[in-house]
Amino acid sequence: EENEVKQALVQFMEKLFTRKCDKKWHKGMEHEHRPLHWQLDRNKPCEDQKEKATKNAVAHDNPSTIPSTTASSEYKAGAGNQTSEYSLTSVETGMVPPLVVLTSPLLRGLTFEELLRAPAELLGRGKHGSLYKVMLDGGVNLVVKRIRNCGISSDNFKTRMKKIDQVKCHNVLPAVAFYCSRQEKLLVYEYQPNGNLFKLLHGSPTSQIFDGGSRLNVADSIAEALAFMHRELHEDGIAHGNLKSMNILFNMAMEPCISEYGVMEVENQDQSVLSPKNEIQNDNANKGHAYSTFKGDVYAFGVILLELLTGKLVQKNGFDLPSWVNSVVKEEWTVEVFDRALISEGASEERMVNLLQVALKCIDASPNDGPTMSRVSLMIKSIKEEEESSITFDP
Ligand SMILES: Nc1ncnc2c1ncn2[C@@H]1O[C@H](COP(=O)(O)OP(=O)(O)OP(=O)(O)O)[C@@H](O)[C@H]1O
Repeated sequence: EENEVKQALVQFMEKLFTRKCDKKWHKGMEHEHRPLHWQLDRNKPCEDQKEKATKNAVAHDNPSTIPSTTASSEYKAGAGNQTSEYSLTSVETGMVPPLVVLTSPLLRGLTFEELLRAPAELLGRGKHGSLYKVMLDGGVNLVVKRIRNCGISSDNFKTRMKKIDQVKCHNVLPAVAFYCSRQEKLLVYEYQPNGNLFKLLHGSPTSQIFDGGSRLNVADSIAEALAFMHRELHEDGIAHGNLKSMNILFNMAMEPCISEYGVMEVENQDQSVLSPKNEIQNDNANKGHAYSTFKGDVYAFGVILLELLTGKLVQKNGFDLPSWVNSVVKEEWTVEVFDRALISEGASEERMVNLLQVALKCIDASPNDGPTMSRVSLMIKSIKEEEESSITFDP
């Protein structure tokens, strides 16, 4: 009898110990490598509560639209019966809309359910939503942007995504799929493993040297791609809307690619007229000026040029890069603005000044004089040509 009691005690202690170990092991890893649906469930709803309330009311009034038990109950079980304020699938009533797969042959046949079940890791939570890295079977890595506050209705979002998909541009990262219901807007891209322009410029001091020639190439590629997109999508009024160095990603070949094109919208009917209604609320263009969406992109591109030339952050502890550059140039201390790394590598001062002039034109507050992206792209190309011919003829 004593032995039995001892054994039971040992088993009990073992169980207790294992549980403690498990807890420790999971500590701090709650957000890592859980299925995507689990991560989405834990977050707050993307759309406003009003829309959710209306939707729920509709579901109550109409028994035929009671939440589908197939997907939602399964996902809840998978999430360890976590009760959450909001569940992606449990609020979906009736049919769950399909995942629209756009371009990628890699994803052909991928379903929304498969995407939700795949392990995911939170990469960032920005102003316009959260971003997850999702690992599919077979080694395909995707990112899923859960969009918040984009100011676009569901119908408009679907139309925009399809229109943008028709415009192929080498330096613009295409969305490979999207999902759009009344509660959710998800955009899917291929995962780009080589970081972004922000990290390259402002990352650790030990990061690889980003020389003048490479910076000029990045400026040229981005300007050309943006000019192309503006031309192709001008009639539809679809500009980027949230251009910044963090949205310039480097692909496998280390070529810069503009990401998240057209995800944000500013209400604007007439793209050629600047009206106070058309204020861009984007990180780079948040200057309180009235800009059309396309002008907003030109401004944001100008800020990226300033980042490339100065190596400085756009904003930090009250410091504002465009204002600082304008004030230094006004005092005729132009050379002071350039990144020390560029000066010490012996980059041509003339070319840097020319590029700075382009940047200043882009961020010029006077509405009617601002250049279009096509004009900006041409100006940068001519600076690049000068640079190339100087290298060719330099003994
Ligand atoms: N396709 C991708 N592959 C790899 N990394 C990506 C991809 N898309 C974005 N990232 C990176 O993930 C991080 C988080 O991106 P996210 O879009 O959430 O940030 P953000 O642009 O600051 O957000 P927001 O625009 O909503 O304020 C950034 O470092 C971004 O460069």
